[in-house]
Amino acid sequence: MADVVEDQKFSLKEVLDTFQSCLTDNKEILIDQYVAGWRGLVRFMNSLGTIFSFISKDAVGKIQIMANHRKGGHGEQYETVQSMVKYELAHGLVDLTKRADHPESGCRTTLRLHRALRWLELFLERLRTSGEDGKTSAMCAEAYNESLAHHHSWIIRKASLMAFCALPGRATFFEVMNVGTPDQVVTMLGEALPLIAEVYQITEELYAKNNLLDLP
Ligand SMILES: CCCCCCCC/C=C\CCCCCCCC(=O)N[C@@H](COP(=O)(O)O)[C@H](O)/C=C/CCCCCCCCCCCCC
Repeated sequence: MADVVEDQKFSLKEVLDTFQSCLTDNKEILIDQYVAGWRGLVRFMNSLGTIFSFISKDAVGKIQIMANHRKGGHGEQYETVQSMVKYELAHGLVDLTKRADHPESGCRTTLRLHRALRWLELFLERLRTSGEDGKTSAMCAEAYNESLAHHHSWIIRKASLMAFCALPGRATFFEVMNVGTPDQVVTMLGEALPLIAEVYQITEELYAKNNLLDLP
């Protein structure tokens, strides 16, 4: 998996640009860029300590599944989330009610990342609007409880909430983002959030229209 998450310095600007470039003019979501956005985020998370390894491992696994789809014999069908949904549904490549023959379908894998994107949106919004003494662990836990937690088992919820306690304070967090002063970080977040929200909304509507929001 060495090619999936390289050891480069995180830059929020880079992640912002990557998510920005994942939307085409006709509002399709490019999988290469979507996955690259997640790679950048995982790199950042890795820099926060080994306590996040179990989260990183799961995310990297999902990134790898999507990268494999793109590299596979039907890679062109996986150019966008829209083309992937159309292709996998038309060819019966998605387990719709229980996990069976297609545990690594692009649709279910993207759904997991999609749910995590909602967590990211909620977390970044809290970071953006928080004061200097805002507690990142509380912001992270609130965002998690409003999103991903609904889809996780008791044990994963407990482990996640414990890991969040190890998050650095807001000031350190902003420093590691490698953007500039706290004001510049807040500005960057203000620019990133509408894009992340748009990518989330488009995926949510596509999945709702195709009854894919509860894939096992
Ligand atoms: C500019 C940004 C600043 C913020 C940076 C945030 C960095 C976050 C990077 C990566 C987020 C990880 C995404 C995790 C995807 C989780 C997918 C998932 O739900 N997987 C579960 C279900 O999968 P299946 O079993 O159905 O295949 C799986 O059970 C999960 C296992 C691991 C626990 C996942 C906990 C997710 C918590 C997300 C918060 C991360 C906190 C990072 C702190 C900065």
